[in-house]
Amino acid sequence: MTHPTPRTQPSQSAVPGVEHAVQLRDVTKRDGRGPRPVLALDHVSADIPGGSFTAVMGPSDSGKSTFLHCAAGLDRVNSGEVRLGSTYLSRLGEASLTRLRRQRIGFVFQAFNLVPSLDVEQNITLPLRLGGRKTSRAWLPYVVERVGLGDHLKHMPSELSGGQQQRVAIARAIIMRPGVIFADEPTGALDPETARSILTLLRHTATELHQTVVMVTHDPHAASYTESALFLARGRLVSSLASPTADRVGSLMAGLRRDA
Ligand SMILES: Nc1ncnc2c1ncn2[C@@H]1O[C@H](COP(=O)(O)OP(=O)(O)OP(=O)(O)O)[C@@H](O)[C@H]1O
Repeated sequence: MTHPTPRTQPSQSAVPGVEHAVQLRDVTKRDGRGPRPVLALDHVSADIPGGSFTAVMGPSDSGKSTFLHCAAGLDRVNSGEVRLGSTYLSRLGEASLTRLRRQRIGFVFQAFNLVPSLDVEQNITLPLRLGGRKTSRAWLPYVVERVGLGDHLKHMPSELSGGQQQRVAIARAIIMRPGVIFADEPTGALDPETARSILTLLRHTATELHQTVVMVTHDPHAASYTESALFLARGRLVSSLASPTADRVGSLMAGLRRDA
């Protein structure tokens, strides 16, 4: 099945021939809440190519969520630059940043975060209504078919399994054709078999819909579904793996935990 009007990323590459959906340059994020400030992100630079599926990994407290929050414009950085496509997030005021998050970023969380009083179709199309956006007639049925929810459009979230609820959340993220989908431990609440189907769906979202997906996870098996994995330790980007396997990720993570 061909899908209607795929979104292409605008060309904004610093590296010839590579289009980056997200770029972090020398980013620091200070946590000033404790008695002495610590660097949650310590001069982190990363390039995430458009249409790729990337894992962000690291031991507990290594800065994964902070990375995601800063890359997605949920948090302001203290220094350095975050670029989404050709847009520098630090140059946006609060209203523009909120609009950008709504229109150009999709989020998928461990806890699904569906609206319980809306049915599946209403949940999926909620971002369109909030953003005052219309979409082609073919796009919604296409997305619904891709995520395997065709028979459930009129179901309420409480009538769905965890895996089905996460499919709704993924469809809701895809529907706006955002520049990037950020997924924070998307399989953390799912059994292994359901997790596998969700990871396969996320991979297809990247490869077939050319949709950039960045996933925070601590699970080496989840990372093996991605094209590349970035590793954080104590707020620093310390390693990366192309075509990561669960074994290679597992041993790298074991080393990082020993050093933590
Ligand atoms: N809301 C916040 N504001 C400022 N700094 C924060 C905030 N939340 C966390 N931090 C800082 O970031 C550091 C790393 O936390 P973070 O949640 O990013 O790690 P993580 O790798 O996602 O951990 P985990 O795997 O346990 O979820 C924390 O030690 C803290 O100093």
